[in-house]
Amino acid sequence: MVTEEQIREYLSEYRDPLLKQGLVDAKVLKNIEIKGDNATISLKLGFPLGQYQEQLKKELTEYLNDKAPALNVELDISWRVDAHVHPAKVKAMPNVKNIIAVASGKGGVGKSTTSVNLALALKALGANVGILDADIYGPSMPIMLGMQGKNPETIDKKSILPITSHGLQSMSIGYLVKPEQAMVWRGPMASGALQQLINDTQWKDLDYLIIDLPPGTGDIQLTMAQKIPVTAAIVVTTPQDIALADARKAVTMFNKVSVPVLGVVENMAMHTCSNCGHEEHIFGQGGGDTLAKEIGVELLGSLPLSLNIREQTDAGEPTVAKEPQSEITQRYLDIAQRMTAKLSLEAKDFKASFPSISIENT
Ligand SMILES: Nc1ncnc2c1ncn2[C@@H]1O[C@H](COP(=O)(O)OP(=O)(O)OP(=O)(O)O)[C@@H](O)[C@H]1O
Repeated sequence: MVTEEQIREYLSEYRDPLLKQGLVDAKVLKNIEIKGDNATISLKLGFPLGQYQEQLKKELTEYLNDKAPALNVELDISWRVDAHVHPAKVKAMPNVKNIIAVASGKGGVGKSTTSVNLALALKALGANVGILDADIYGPSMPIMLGMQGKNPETIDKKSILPITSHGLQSMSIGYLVKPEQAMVWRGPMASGALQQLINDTQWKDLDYLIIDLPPGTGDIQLTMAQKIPVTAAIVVTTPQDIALADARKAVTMFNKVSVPVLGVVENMAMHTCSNCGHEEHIFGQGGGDTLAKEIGVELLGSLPLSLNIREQTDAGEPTVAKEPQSEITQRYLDIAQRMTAKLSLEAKDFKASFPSISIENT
């Protein structure tokens, strides 16, 4: 007869590739019920599982069947995104559980492209997602989401409603001003405009709000990281030395303001020849991995330099929406899952290591 204690031990020894620790330590085990030879095990994870729900069920059932062949195992796996603590003492945003800032030390590395595709990947995994284009100087979300020229609806003369496209809620200064106006913001004005955009948008029940930050690591980015209740950040880089050096600066910037960095995404990491399929690392190989190791953050994944990514995203139908079954979409899905799994685990540690932080909910 298998005991609850034994099952608990088996679950502690099981290594899930996303949780990277035993299921008991990851605090996802909710209940074990044993009746004779039948055991019902309930697990609840803190990030969107998508198709991984079935895969985990299959793999864990096989594992437990192997450990305890006489036991009939019934697995009940569910997920729910929790609201996590943010480090700065900034008022939490109503209806937004978690804010993930996407930064790059250097311009043009594909930060906006990565942001929008990751937001769509989170949506595809089952989460409720919004994207805020904080790139006041060069707002690109209206184009990338195929919503150029759209104006947000205003309610009660103060709040604005996000614009929905491909199932994503979005807000951008590009919906409110003409592109040439957007270019002339000066420092304080830019932060002010952004702050207003953040405070006045009425998001609807978001699990994650992705914020596409302006490129760089100057005062504006630092102020934003402090003024917006950011839960965590990711840094996008390309493999060139110069971009990697700037990515390092971005990680340092978040460390300064105690925003946990979930990892680095390496964009345009390799080129696959569309004629022969040959793969070339034209900007150098392994840069993202080396950087991640060097500064102690995880490499969340790599994206190839791809004509499809460029054409589809620039045409308002980002790859994850346009080609949901493609190999590139799978890469974005994997990154989205790795970063949110990490957030669900890190945030717990984070709470534990900063007990004095006050959370304001309105
Ligand atoms: N993996 C990729 N493969 C091919 N093209 C890409 C890839 N990622 C981004 N691009 C293209 O590179 C250009 C710059 O991308 P994007 O606007 O996302 O960069 P950014 O870092 O946000 O730029 P900025 O610093 O100006 O805000 C776009 O035309 C985009 O389509």
